[in-house]
Amino acid sequence: MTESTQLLCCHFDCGGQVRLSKVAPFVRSSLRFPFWSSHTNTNTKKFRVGSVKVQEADMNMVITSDNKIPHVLTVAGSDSGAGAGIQADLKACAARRVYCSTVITAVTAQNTVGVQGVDIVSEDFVAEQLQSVLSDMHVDVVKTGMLPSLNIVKVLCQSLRKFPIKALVVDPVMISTSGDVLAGPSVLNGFREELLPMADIVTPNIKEASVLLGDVPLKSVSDMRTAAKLIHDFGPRNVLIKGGDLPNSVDAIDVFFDGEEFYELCSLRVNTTNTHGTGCTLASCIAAELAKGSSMLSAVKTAKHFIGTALDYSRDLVIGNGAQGPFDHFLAFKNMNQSSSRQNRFNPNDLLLYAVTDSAMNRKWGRSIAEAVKAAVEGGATIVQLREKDTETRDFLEAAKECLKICRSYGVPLLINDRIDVALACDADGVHIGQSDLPASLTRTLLGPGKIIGVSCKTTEQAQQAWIDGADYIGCGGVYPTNTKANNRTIGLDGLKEVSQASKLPVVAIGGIGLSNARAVMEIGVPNLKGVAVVSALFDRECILTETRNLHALLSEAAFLIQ
Ligand SMILES: Nc1ncnc2c1ncn2[C@@H]1O[C@H](COP(=O)(O)OP(=O)(O)OP(=O)(O)O)[C@@H](O)[C@H]1O
Ligand SMILES: Cc1ncc(CO)c(N)n1
Ligand SMILES: [Mg+2]
Repeated sequence: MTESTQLLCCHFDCGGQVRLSKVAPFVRSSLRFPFWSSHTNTNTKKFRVGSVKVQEADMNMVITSDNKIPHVLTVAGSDSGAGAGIQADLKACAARRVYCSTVITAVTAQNTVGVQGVDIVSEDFVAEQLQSVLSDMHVDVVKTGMLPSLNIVKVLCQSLRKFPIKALVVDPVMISTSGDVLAGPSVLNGFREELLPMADIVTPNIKEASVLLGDVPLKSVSDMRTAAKLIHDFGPRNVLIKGGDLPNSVDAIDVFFDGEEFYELCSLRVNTTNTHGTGCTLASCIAAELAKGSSMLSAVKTAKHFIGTALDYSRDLVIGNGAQGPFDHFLAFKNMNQSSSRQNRFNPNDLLLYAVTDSAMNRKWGRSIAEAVKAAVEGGATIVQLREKDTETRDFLEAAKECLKICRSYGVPLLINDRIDVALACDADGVHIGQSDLPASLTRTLLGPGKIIGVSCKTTEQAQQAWIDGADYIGCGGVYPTNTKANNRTIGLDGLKEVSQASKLPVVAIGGIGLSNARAVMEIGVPNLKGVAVVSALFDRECILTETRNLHALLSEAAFLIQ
């Protein structure tokens, strides 16, 4: 047994906090046969690490029978941009469902461009923070990040000797991916002589591994293997050399060495610049998994999985203007994009042939609302609005539900005119409101970000307000005189053009439009005019299907020609 393994076992023997029946499996096995020496041959094992599906089980905190949860203490620097450092550690632990306490060693002024300043916390105050946490709380695993002075390394090692923990994860932060120095050469001896021999795993990136070994260049996976072995000689039980910054590598390959065997952990390199904080997150994630009871290799694999998934989810996230952005630890961004982001929920091209129902016309022709809507979507209507001014609320709701089924089966959005309550009750795709209905801003608050809101506008001021209020499109008219709406001022093609040009939102033209004049409307030549809304031209006709088909053909051609 090496001196350092004795030290680890001594932690369990003397600390008095670890009861064998309750400790995590890896701790129990490590007491009997240390988990870092269970392999015998020297072959390299290769693993391809795909992206993980987030399992239900991952989402639950592991709470022991004595009401404790796995606890990681991070000893690291603050990153004001919150992509790396303490902030990344907190997010990673929260995402992995373990508790995380924090000892802050430095405060950095940092963003996606780089590190603009560093203020180092005195070693006495680092010691005080360590004392506060470790004397009171049950910490399972300590993870270290930025340790900017030799004296800080020393007070940390003293605390680790005094307070027993299950495992120590050392991320020897020295140089950020942006190339900024976070800990100078003065800490190197402290790392090599005191901290690394106590570590269960050390996780240098390529540059840090090189510095630890006296500036030997690392250019390939084979160099990483050699480096892992040499760093292992400093005394840590396991070494993980991270290959995120390995040049010319299509895969993201990390080399893991447990003192006996090499493992190449390989994952697809995610094509993103949002990689700020991957190193801190990886180390925290390893610490979190160890705190839950994983074996070392399994903790490392899980952590790498997690990074790959988080990077993939955050590929398109935009935070800051610099070269290297942060990513989202809670894997929310992609989901958001898929379900409720503005672009995906509303496609302005859906405004092309906008069918608006009318109860009086349906009565006249002896049709139900659902029959009329079915014919319109079959004929090619690209969005439908139910405008039922004189239908009882209950009947309207039932009809809306029926129409929604029909529209969903054709992939056509269904909006409700005026009645936000009905839209909410039937879970329609959105509403269309006028200037005397509830304000669009309040409508947005009521409906949330996932629904479509259209607003009728006659003036440039109204169009501007609709945009400010969070609407998705404006309906502009009446373009031509119409008898569908009493006392409706006609704004003509000129009015339509003026409002459309001033609008930051897509526009659908409305009012007296049909087969005879739809082309003229589309030809006003304003790019955000996306289509026409029609009532009588479809619903006050004998065959809705035929009328819709004809109008759709005409509009498709017009839209194609003006593209
Ligand atoms: N583009 C990427 N796609 C997939 N995995 C990546 C990518 N970039 C980094 N990784 C993985 O992220 C982890 C951290 O690696 P990296 O070498 O970037 O650490 P680091 O330089 O210490 O990070 P940082 O300084 O940005 O916090 C490794 O497991 C690495 O393989
Ligand atoms: C505070 C801090 N710790 C670690 C890193 C490494 O990414 C960083 N950029 N900033
Ligand atoms: Mg990096």
